[in-house]
Amino acid sequence: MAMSSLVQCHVGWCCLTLQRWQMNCQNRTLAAWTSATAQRTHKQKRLAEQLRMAKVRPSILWRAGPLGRRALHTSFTSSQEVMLTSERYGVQRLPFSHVSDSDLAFFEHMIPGGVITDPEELKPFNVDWLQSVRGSSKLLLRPRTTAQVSEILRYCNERNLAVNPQGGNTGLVGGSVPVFDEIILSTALMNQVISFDSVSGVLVCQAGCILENLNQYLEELDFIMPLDLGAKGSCHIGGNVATNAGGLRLLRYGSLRGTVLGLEVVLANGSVLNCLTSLRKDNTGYDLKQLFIGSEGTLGVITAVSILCPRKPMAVNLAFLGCQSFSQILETFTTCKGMLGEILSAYEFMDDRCMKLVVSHLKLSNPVTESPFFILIETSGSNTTHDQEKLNNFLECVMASGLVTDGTVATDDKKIKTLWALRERITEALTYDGYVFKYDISLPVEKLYDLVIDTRVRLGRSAKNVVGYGHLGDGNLHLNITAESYSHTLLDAIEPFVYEWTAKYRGSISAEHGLGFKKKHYIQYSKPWETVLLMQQFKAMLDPKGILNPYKTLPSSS
Ligand SMILES: O=C(O)CC[C@@H](O)C(=O)O
Ligand SMILES: [Zn+2]
Repeated sequence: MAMSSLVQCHVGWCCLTLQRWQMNCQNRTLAAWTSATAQRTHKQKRLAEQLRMAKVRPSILWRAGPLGRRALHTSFTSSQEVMLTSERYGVQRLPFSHVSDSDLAFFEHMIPGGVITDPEELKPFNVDWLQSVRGSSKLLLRPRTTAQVSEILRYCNERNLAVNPQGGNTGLVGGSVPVFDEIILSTALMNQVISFDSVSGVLVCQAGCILENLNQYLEELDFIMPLDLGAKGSCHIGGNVATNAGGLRLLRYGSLRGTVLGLEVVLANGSVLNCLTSLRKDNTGYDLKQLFIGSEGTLGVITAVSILCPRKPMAVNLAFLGCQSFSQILETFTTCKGMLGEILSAYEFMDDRCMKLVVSHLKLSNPVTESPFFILIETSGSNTTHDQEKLNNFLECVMASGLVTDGTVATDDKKIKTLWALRERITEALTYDGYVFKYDISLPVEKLYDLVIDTRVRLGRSAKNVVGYGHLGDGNLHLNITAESYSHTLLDAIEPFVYEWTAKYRGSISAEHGLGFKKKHYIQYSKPWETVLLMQQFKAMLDPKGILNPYKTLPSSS
């Protein structure tokens, strides 16, 4: 399809939005603008209150937003059927104490109403979102304050009780649920905004705030969170930081290692490490917070976060394009960076098999003609006319050169969300396809899709689907393999093959999901042994008894 017909086909979306935008601009007088700023403090208070009042939702929501909060089809009533992690993977319990009646009495006294022991209530907290790993914890604690977390950990450390910190339980590597009977320490009730500074854009909040709630809070103040992910309706900011989650906005706003300015962390012995600064620059000694970002709850429990939030972009455009080959995706990316420059905010790709899954399992519709690959490009800027002109020039260029063969653009919020859903909901669609083996790989971009092709060839008919998608702009591939059910034989065919392949090209076996339980034994494919040894030494120093999230992230040092 030539560019002119692309404009003809989809011009309706653009024009409508453009008119609405122009009207908005006319209505937005200077007076309204100033009063909007003045109202911020009031709004902040009201929103903080709403956030505080928000009910803690025990169910897992992957998809959220105007398309509706969508609970997964997986039901926790069937969680008993998930094989115990210890059985499936043959893990030995470490010699931690068992929770006694006097331990329960202690916790009841300390956090009345925050102690859950009912096996039915505990079920969803023992099973991961993918229903692939299951622990057998008999105790869930729900503190509200840092002081309570501190008291809990001090007690557990003395008693040698293992603890599994848990946020929204949306992790994809088995890091957020217990392996045995670890006490689950949930951040769900630690969901308050502490402060927001509209000059600096720094938000300080408790670790259990749900990402989407924070984003809504900020949007009303003309700001946004610097990260966005499919699990936003359930995941907690503390869990995001503990995982160093990347997500869909990393290309534009960078990783949490840059946007997180400060952390408050409770160490295994209960001491509170207050690094909750809001400074952009602070070179006084080692940057200790970095140690906890991405440590998956193994070094301390993150209780509060200070994070730098960007202004809400005034103009957002989205292009969803069809592409005939992976090399054309790469060339389009290079062209895109050159022509869109500072307004480029996402460059995502998915293959045709992903499209088939979202269409067949979620009944979404493909807005462009069938193609081997699809690209989603988002721009976020401050001037609609300028941004649209840039995007149109870019689209004309890639269509004229044949890099892109079909496409559609959206500037209207609803349509943007509809198009984003095609990419964001792939994870959800995969869960309808059977058991999912997940790989989250960083590679030099030009090698990214070769891994999918080689895996497909290697597995042949033993896998149901082998799909590739991800954050191409960040060099991050999500390789997912589905099968009717879990199979050791299939797992052996995939691992260590995928890790060896990744190591050969000096990639990372975990780009943004962490190592958790499932990948900890493969760390050496991406890190030299000396660095793993040093990590183990840090762990031993900060948590000598190993009570924090045991069986996760690092192979044991013995
Ligand atoms: O399910 C996956 O493999 C990826 C999930 C998430 O990181 C995404 O980018 O959609
Ligand atoms: Zn991702």
